[in-house]
Amino acid sequence: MSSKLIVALDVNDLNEAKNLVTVLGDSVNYYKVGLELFLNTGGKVLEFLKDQKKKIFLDLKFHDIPNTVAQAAKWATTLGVDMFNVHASGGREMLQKVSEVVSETAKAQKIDKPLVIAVTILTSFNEEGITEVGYNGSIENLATNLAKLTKEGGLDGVVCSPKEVENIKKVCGREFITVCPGVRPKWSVSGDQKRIMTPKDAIEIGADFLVVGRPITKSNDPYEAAMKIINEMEQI
Ligand SMILES: O=c1ccn([C@@H]2O[C@H](COP(=O)(O)O)[C@@H](O)[C@H]2O)c(=O)[nH]1
Repeated sequence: MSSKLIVALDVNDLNEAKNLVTVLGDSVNYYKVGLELFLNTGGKVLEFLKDQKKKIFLDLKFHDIPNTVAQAAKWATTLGVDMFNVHASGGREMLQKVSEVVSETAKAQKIDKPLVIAVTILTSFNEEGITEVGYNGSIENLATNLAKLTKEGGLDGVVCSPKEVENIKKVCGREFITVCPGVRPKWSVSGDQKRIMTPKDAIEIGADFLVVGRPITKSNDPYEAAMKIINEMEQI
């Protein structure tokens, strides 16, 4: 088991999710539940994962005005997940409000405060794509600036490509958490992921958590695929 691997549970329904978690067994301890599965199961998947004593990253990427995101963050905290996220580009006021409301809610409910992280620049963007939507500057600088804003807002870390980890850690400090999708072993296809690294390189460069979905979930043998990735991560 690698405590740094988070498997993206991007499957169609609760049964598929249950089968996959059963097949992966003790090899995987941390799962990411995204929009697809959360909307389809109405949250039942969270109860299932908790029953299985698995850790949960709720990846709903809140992006709205400060008041709306703060209210959503309050409810996400009460769900008892271990980690959830917002978009850093929601801005300083939103990030600060989220940080405050999560601490207050966890304290009032006497539950552990979840890690709250912010998405910098989606790993499906390359330089051309980011320019097209109107951002100026290199993705590395944009992601690092958003990470700095996230830290100043009081959150725990960011979602970024492993390619940006080194610079983000330099600016925000080693303790600032980097959660990295855009991870592709050499034997898998990149698909829509543009800023990718292998599991070994991502760990070597200092990523705290690797998020891996399709190389495992779409494999004919998900257990074998997960073990290959875990072994690669542990070579360091
Ligand atoms: O910038 C981001 C933010 C989130 N994701 C999510 O991670 C997984 C990656 O899955 P793969 O199948 O390994 O590509 C997926 O759930 C995304 O929604 C991301 O890829 N990039």
